[in-house]
Amino acid sequence: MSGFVRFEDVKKVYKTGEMEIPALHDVNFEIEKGEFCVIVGASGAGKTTILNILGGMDTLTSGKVYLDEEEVSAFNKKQLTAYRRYDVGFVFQFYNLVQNLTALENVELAAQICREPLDAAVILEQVGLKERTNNFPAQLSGGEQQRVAIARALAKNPKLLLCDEPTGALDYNTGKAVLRLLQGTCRETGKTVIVITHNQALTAMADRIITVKSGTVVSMVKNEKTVDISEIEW
Ligand SMILES: Nc1ncnc2c1ncn2[C@@H]1O[C@H](COP(=O)(O)OP(=O)(O)OP(=O)(O)O)[C@@H](O)[C@H]1O
Repeated sequence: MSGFVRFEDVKKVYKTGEMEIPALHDVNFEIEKGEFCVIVGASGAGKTTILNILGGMDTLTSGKVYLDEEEVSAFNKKQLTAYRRYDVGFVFQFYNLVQNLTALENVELAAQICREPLDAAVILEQVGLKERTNNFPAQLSGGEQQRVAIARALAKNPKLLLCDEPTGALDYNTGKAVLRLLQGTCRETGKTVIVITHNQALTAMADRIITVKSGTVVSMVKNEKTVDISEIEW
């Protein structure tokens, strides 16, 4: 396999005391550079575990994970810290903004710990928040806060954007607008974007659809006919 992102025979077992909880087994997939990929599956299927391993926030039990020809699964703690800091941008369901910093300061804060950050004000403008840069999170709607979180992730200029249920806390239309922004970012910047969701309808907008069930990948489809988010209803 030669994908930009690659999972090879990944297994993950959580151990709590005597208990062993199998979360992933025989997980194999690849994602090409610049693709908009949706990983879909029911609750408990293993989606977040995949994302946490790919994001360097969790380790695997066996198997191999690669990003851009580097074996992430072989990284030591120090390498994982650098990987999380420089290579991966994260967007979560609950935006996790610092409440006493403005939108601009939230983005600048992330940019400060990076090697080649993008300009925070420019990125905020690109996500449609030019007029709100000096507002605090509490003064912004949920959708606007998620845009700040996306800007914060993009300002790091990461190799990969990982989004875990990015619209989970948003209403229908605001959620669609955030997905449009993520898809547009992928198209315009060539950034590889991975979105995790339980919402099957979103697969229509993806270049690649990876379906997870009971801890393993049951299908991986390259979608040649992606649909614009405005045409998707659920
Ligand atoms: N830290 C942990 N310790 C023990 N078990 C865990 C841990 N994290 C996840 N699991 C278990 O691993 C399995 C997969 O969970 P995971 O969170 O990856 O699923 P998911 O598809 O993301 O579900 P959801 O959509 O509900 O978030 C589940 O059985 C879950 O209970």
